[in-house]
Amino acid sequence: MGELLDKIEKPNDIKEMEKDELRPLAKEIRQFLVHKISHTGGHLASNLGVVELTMALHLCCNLPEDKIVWDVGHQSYTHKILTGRKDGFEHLRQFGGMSGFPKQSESDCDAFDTGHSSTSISVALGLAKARDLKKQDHKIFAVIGDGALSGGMAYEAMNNAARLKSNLVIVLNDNQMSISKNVGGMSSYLGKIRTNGNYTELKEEVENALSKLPHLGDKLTSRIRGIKDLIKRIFIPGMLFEDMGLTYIGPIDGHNIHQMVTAFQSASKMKEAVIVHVCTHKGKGYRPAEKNPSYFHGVSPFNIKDGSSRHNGETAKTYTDIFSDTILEAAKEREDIVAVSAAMPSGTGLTAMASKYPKRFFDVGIAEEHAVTFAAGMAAGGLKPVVAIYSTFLQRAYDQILHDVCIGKLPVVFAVDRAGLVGSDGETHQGIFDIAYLRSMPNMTVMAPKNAWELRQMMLFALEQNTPTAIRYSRGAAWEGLQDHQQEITMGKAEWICEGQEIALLAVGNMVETAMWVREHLKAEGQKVSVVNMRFVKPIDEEVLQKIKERHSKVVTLEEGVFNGGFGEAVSAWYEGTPMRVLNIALPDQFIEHGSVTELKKKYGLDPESITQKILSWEDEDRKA
Ligand SMILES: Cc1ncc(C[n+]2csc(CCOP(=O)(O)OP(=O)(O)O)c2C)c(N)n1
Ligand SMILES: CC(=O)[C@@H](O)[C@H](O)COP(=O)(O)O
Ligand SMILES: [Mg+2]
Repeated sequence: MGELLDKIEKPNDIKEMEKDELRPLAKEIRQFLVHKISHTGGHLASNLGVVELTMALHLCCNLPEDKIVWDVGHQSYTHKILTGRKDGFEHLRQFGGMSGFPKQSESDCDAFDTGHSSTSISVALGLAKARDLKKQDHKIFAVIGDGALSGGMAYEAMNNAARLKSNLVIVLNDNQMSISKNVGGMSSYLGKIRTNGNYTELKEEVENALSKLPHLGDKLTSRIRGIKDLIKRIFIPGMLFEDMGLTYIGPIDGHNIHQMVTAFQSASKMKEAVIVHVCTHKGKGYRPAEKNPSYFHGVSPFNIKDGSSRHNGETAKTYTDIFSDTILEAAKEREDIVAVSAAMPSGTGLTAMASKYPKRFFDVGIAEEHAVTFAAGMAAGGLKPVVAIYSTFLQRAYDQILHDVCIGKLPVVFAVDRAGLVGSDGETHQGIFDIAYLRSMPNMTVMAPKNAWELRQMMLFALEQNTPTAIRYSRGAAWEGLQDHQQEITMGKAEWICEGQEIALLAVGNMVETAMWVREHLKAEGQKVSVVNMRFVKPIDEEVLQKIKERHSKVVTLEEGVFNGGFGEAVSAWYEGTPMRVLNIALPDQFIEHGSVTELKKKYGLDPESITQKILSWEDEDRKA
C-alpha cells in the first residue's frame, strides 16, 4: 500500500521520516484510507481532511505520554494508522474488529474514548489539571471540529480553561462542515477569520505599531491601551477567543505540516489554554468526497472509480424515510408544525422539510439540549414542534425533556431515530437507553411502531396530542409485514396480533417482527402462543396485562433496549405477586460493542432462534420443577 506507509509500524515512527517524505506519506495515507473504507465503509471525508493535521500532531508528540483527545473521534483513522493499527482497517467497525472511534482498549495512544460531540476540551482540561497537580509535564491536545464547536459543552470548557491557566492546545479543525454545511453564529464568525488571512501576523503588526507610540504618561497610556484594544477588536476577529482568556493562533493552513508543527510546538509551551485555528478541506484528496463531503461523511462501501455505492440493489424505505414523508404530509396541512434538528437534517430525514418549509425548519447545530428547550419555547408559544434526534444523542437532553417539556406538559413530539442497536458505531451510538430514560419521565407518552404503516399512524396521532410524545424507531429498512393489522391508534392501547394460549409474547416496536418469527418456531414445536403489539411503552396497556392473566400462565416481553428501567421490568413489576411467570428479552446492563446488528442480536439473544430456545428451555425447567 506504499513503501513509506510500510515504515510506519508503531507509535512515533513518523518522527523517523525525512522532511521530504512527509508529503508523499500523506498521499499514501489518503490512498490507504480510500482503498480500505471503499470496502468496509466508515467515516471517510472527515478523515481525509485531517491527514496532515494528524501527522503534524504526531510530529509534536511523544506518544503515549503526550495526549491527543479527538472530539467525536470519527476522524481518528490517521491517528490509528500512525499508532500501528494499519491492519485493523481490514475489519474496521466490524464484529470483533477495530472500532471507528478512539478506544483505550485498542491502544494507550488513545487518550480518551469519544463518540459524542463537544467533549474534547473538557476532557483535555481535566487531563491538564491532573498533569499539573501531579507535577508532570506532558503535552495535551484536543482536536475539535467546527461542527463540534457548536456544542455548548465546548464553551463551558473554554470558559473554565480561561480561568484555570493550565496549558492545553485546542486544535480547531475548521472545514466549514458539520455532517451537512455547518450552521450558526460561530460558524460564520470562523468563516470571516478564514477569509481574511492570517491574523497572527496582523495582530503582531498592530501591536508593534501601537507599542511604538511615544510614552505619554500613565493617563494617556491607559487611554491609548483602550484604543489599542478597540483597534485590535476591529482588526483581529480571533479576539473572541482572546477575550475569553484563551490565546488564539491562526488561521493556518491545515494541510501545511510545517506551519502546524511550528504552531503546535509554540502553543504547547505557553502557560495557558491556546486555540490553534487550522483550516482544512473535508474529503481532501478524493474527488467524489471533495465534491460531496456530506455524503462521504459516513459512507457505506463504494466503488473508488466514481464513489458510487457498491450496494446496487433497490433500497427499501427506511423508518427515517417514513418519518420524512409523514412530517411533510402533516406540515402541508398544518402551519403550526415546525421541525428541529441538531446538525443532522439528512440523518433524521428532515432535508425535504428544510427545503419545502425553510421558515419552519431549524438546524441548531450540535446542540441537543438547546434543540429541546428551544422546541419547548416554541410549543409554549403555540407551535407544534417535532424534534428529530437520534436516541443516543437525545441522551444529552435528558433534563431539558424532563424539566423544560414534561413539567409543563408541553406538546413536543420527539422523533427518536436510531432507537435500538445501530451496529457499526458501537458503544457510544447504540440507541438502547431511550425506553428507560423516557419511561422515567412523568407526563411523557412513549410509542414504538411495529412497521412502516404504524410509524405514519403514530406520527399523525402524536401531532394530535397536547402533551409530550415520543416515537422510537430503528435505523434501517421499515418492516412491511402485518400490513393487514391496521387497528386505529388509541392512547395507551395495545394491538392483539394473534390469540394463543399458555404463553403470550408482548413485543415493543420492531420486536413484533421478531415475535412473529418466534411464534412460527414455537408452532413447529407444538406451541400456539399469543402475540401482542404493545404499541405504547408508556402508558402500558394494563387492560391487556389483565386480560392475559385469564388465559395465559407465562408472558415473554421483547424489547430492543436495556432491561434496567425498560418495558419488561415494568411488566414484571405489574405481575409481581401473581402466579404469572415472566421472561424478559432485553439487553443487559452493559454497553454494546460494534458489529452488524444481526451479529449483535445473536450475541445478546435478541434473534428469533435464541429467543425460541430460551422459551423452550424455560418451559423445560418448569416441567422439571
Ligand atoms: C452529541 C452528538 N450529536 C451529534 C453527533 C453526530 N455527529 C457526528 S460527527 C458530526 C459532525 C461533526 O462536525 P465537525 O466537528 O466539524 O467534524 P468534521 O466531521 O467536520 O471533521 C455530528 C453532528 C455526535 N457524534 N454527537
Ligand atoms: C460520527 C457520528 O456520530 C455520525 O456520523 C453517526 O455515525 C451517524 O450515524 P448514521 O450512519 O446512523 O447516520
Ligand atoms: Mg467540520
